[in-house]
Amino acid sequence: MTADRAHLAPPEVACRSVAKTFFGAGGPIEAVDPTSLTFRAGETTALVGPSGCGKSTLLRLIAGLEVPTSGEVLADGLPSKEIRRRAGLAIGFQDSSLLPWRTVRGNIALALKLARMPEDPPAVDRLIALVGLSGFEDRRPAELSGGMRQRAAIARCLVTRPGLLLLDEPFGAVDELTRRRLAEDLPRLWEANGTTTIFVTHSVTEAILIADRVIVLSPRPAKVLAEIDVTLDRPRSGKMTGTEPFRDLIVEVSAALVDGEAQGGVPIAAQ
Ligand SMILES: Nc1ncnc2c1ncn2[C@@H]1O[C@H](COP(=O)(O)OP(=O)(O)OP(=O)(O)O)[C@@H](O)[C@H]1O
Repeated sequence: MTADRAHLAPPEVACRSVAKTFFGAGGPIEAVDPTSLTFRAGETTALVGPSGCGKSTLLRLIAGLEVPTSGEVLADGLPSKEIRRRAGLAIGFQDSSLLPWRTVRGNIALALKLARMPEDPPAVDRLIALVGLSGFEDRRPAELSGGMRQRAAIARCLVTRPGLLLLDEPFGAVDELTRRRLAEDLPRLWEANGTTTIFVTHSVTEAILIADRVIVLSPRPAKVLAEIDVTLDRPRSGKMTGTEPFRDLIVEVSAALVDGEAQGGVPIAAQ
């Protein structure tokens, strides 16, 4: 891995008949049905679906953190384990933990060091400002709220300008106003980098505000119910949520979710 790897093209990621069954004491749990999906290079895709349907498992399979029971995940036609080496992979999960003894600035800067990239204090500070943590650069995680920690974790993901960015409910612990601001601002950043981004969210509005494409998954085991292109102009802002095209998309995504619910499972709110 070299300092210039962020200039490599973002990968196209393909799931080919990927399935995952967990084998536990209580018997097998099918989390992901054989699923074939292509995530186009440089695009942002939202995964939505009922709670427990297998969204995080699918993301972990793409990250190479879980081994599929069958099928394969390819990045630019190569096994997914190559993703990290070739394009740079950043993963932000709900439980992404910051190192408690490092400051906000120290945690973000460490990501550059681990990726063997040169130090870049101005870039670190720009990201800190973007996620609304200016003034908290020298605080340690224990001195921050849960939402602030989450914002620091997002900045840590972005600082290496990864080719592939995987985010699991990245704004889950953030208040509504900050959440809306992040949903508006962060895509501009990863779009500028030309990153292939895949994120899980429970919010239909957030999915449409951020993504180029929304993939609706069924109740467990996850299978693809709908792939909906979001062709709204960019940059997008919260003001768009009241427009007719935006509302039409909410109806379309929600209808696919309701169809899925008819097959069983826990509904998610069409926020
Ligand atoms: N390591 C594991 N071992 C056993 N079962 C697991 C494991 N990881 C996930 N599961 C099961 O797989 C199913 C899908 O879980 P997953 O976390 O992928 O769902 P999700 O859609 O992300 O849920 P949520 O929206 O509530 O976060 C669940 O029934 C869960 O209990």
